[in-house]
Amino acid sequence: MSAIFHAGISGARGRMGRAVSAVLDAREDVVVAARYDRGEHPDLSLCDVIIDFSTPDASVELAQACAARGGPALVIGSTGFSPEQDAEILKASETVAIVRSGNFSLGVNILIGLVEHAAQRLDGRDWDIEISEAHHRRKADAPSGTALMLGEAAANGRGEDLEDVRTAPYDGITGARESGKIGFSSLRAGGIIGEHTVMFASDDEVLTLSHSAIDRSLFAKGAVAAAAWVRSRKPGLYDMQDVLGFRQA
Ligand SMILES: NC(=O)C1=CN([C@@H]2O[C@H](COP(=O)(O)OP(=O)(O)OC[C@H]3O[C@@H](n4cnc5c(N)ncnc54)[C@H](OP(=O)(O)O)[C@@H]3O)[C@@H](O)[C@H]2O)C=CC1
Ligand SMILES: O=C(O)C1=N[C@H](C(=O)O)C[C@H](O)C1
Repeated sequence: MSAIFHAGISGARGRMGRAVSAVLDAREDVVVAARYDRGEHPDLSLCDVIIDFSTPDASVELAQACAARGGPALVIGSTGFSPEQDAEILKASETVAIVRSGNFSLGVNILIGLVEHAAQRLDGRDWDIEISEAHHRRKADAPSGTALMLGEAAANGRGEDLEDVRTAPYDGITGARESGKIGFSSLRAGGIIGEHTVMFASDDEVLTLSHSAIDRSLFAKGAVAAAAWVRSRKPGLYDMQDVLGFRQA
């Protein structure tokens, strides 16, 4: 059994907060030292690590508070950050260890590698890339954080920056599709947990790589694994590829 650690949950009454709570409660090596939501302010000194699934504003504020006192470590799962908020998280990671990911599932983190590999080998002049995602009706942001990570993986595979090759959503008289671009489409309906598909299409064939989340606890288990991993790391911004040991040194 590994050493006991103290975890906090930010966004504790939300869908993910409740899923994280259930995973932590089932572990004998974790004490849940703080559970809090909007308007509540935990005593950060009680925690070795905080797992945060809330909102981008709340995550940035939490990261800044942890950075100001040099801890606790953080696992950030919220999605929908602006570039300015991304920069604030990066700045906070100079003084606190942060794992941030738009998706904590093993399958999606393997899919990221597959997408980069395919994009590297399929010539962008012949192959279009379209990323589609479907989520529950209450999801606040689009495209999903996962779709954006998959887009970044595809762009990386082509040696591009996603922001340079991302299309605006298709609507109205769009004209012909520009080659080399990466498109996104989002669907919101019912209680769908999370579906992601990356399509590579040429004139002659279509390759689709996809992932389906079957239960929200999947993300919670990954986030708790990330918390156990990051609590003793030095300051820096990490992701699930680091936690899973997928990143080459
Ligand atoms: N990375 C991953 O693997 C996954 C990421 N997500 C992302 O996680 C986030 C949360 O998702 P979900 O649980 O479905 O959303 P919910 O809306 O169900 O939960 C969010 C919770 O955060 C709370 N909250 C809001 N502001 C603060 C604050 N300042 N401090 C602390 N808590 C606050 C909310 O409280 P109130 O209701 O009072 O506002 C609510 O309880 C989303 O960004 C989502 O996209 C979701 C699943 C997996
Ligand atoms: O909001 C959700 O529910 C989910 N959000 C994450 C995302 O934006 O990709 C991960 C997962 O798909 C569920």
